[in-house]
Amino acid sequence: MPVPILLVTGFLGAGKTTVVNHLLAHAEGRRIAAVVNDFGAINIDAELIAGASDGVVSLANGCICCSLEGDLLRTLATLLRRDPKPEYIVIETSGVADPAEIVRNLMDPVILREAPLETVLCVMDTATPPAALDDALHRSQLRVADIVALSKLDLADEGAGARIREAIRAQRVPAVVVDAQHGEIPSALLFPATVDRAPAPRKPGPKRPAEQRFETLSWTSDQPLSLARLQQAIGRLAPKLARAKGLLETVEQPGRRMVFQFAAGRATLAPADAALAVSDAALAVGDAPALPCARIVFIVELGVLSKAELDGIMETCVADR
Ligand SMILES: Nc1nc2c(ncn2[C@@H]2O[C@H](COP(=O)(O)OP(=O)(O)OP(=O)(O)O)[C@@H](O)[C@H]2O)c(=O)[nH]1
Repeated sequence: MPVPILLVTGFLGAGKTTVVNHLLAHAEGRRIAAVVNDFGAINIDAELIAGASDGVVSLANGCICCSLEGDLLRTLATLLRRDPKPEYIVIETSGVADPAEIVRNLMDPVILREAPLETVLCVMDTATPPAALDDALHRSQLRVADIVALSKLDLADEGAGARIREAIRAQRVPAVVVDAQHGEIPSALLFPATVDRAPAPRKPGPKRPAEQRFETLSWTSDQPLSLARLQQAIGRLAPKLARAKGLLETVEQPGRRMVFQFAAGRATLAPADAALAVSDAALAVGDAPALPCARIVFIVELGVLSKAELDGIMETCVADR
């Protein structure tokens, strides 16, 4: 029986992990395996998907559309040899990935026969300015999509939904556009009810050289951070950041793990939920090294921020320095 693949694409911070988490939390008995690709050395996304029903495979420190394509195919082959086999596979790409390259890799004849690419979902922040869709990466992510899910409607102004739908229509992509409040998309849209036929192979579009446009910088601390100083530091860094995310403890609430997110100019800090606490406990057993108090990944356009500048600003958040 072929195992259908759902490929989740979308720009940095659009809401892909939120969609994948929602899907896994509402799996309703389906065995879903998730493959998560984070571009940085620390794979925060895999940790944020702690509640996966059939395990999460993390591919970090590279991009599955260029340097890790072999790893993706090997990972899929391993998943397909699992007993019991997953019934569905979700692949979450990093926000900098060109999905056309991943679609091309998934057209590998063996993978296509055993795990055909069924659906490509592009998650898009409703507040994305229409002009941003002219960007090559946005265009490529839209062009391969069967479904575009508009995220963060609750944060967008009143006309934003209509504006972005019009801009997507202007790109003349055949995708269905749906709203996805906090990652909620009916799973019937994403996975077929029966898996008795393989979808047709896809044409991934013209091959273009992978554009090196973003880099990730990681910062860790073995001390908790001062919340007020973190706010100041992020305020200083914000103009240079495309995306940041991480896990940290604050001096104000010692021992409480928080998830830090920065996307589309907006920073949030929320308590890490119970699922994360479980994954931490699992990580803490055996020979695993103790995790630092703060682990944050910053994604920036190439050359706009040096590691030394980042370290200098972030070190000010450590209370006793
Ligand atoms: N208010 C609100 N926030 C959302 C919604 N969807 C996602 N977010 C928030 O947006 C931020 C980024 O969401 P993620 O799901 O991590 O985005 P992503 O596309 O996986 O990010 P990358 O993998 O880094 O590209 C997080 O703080 C989410 O909680 C939504 O519908 N409403």
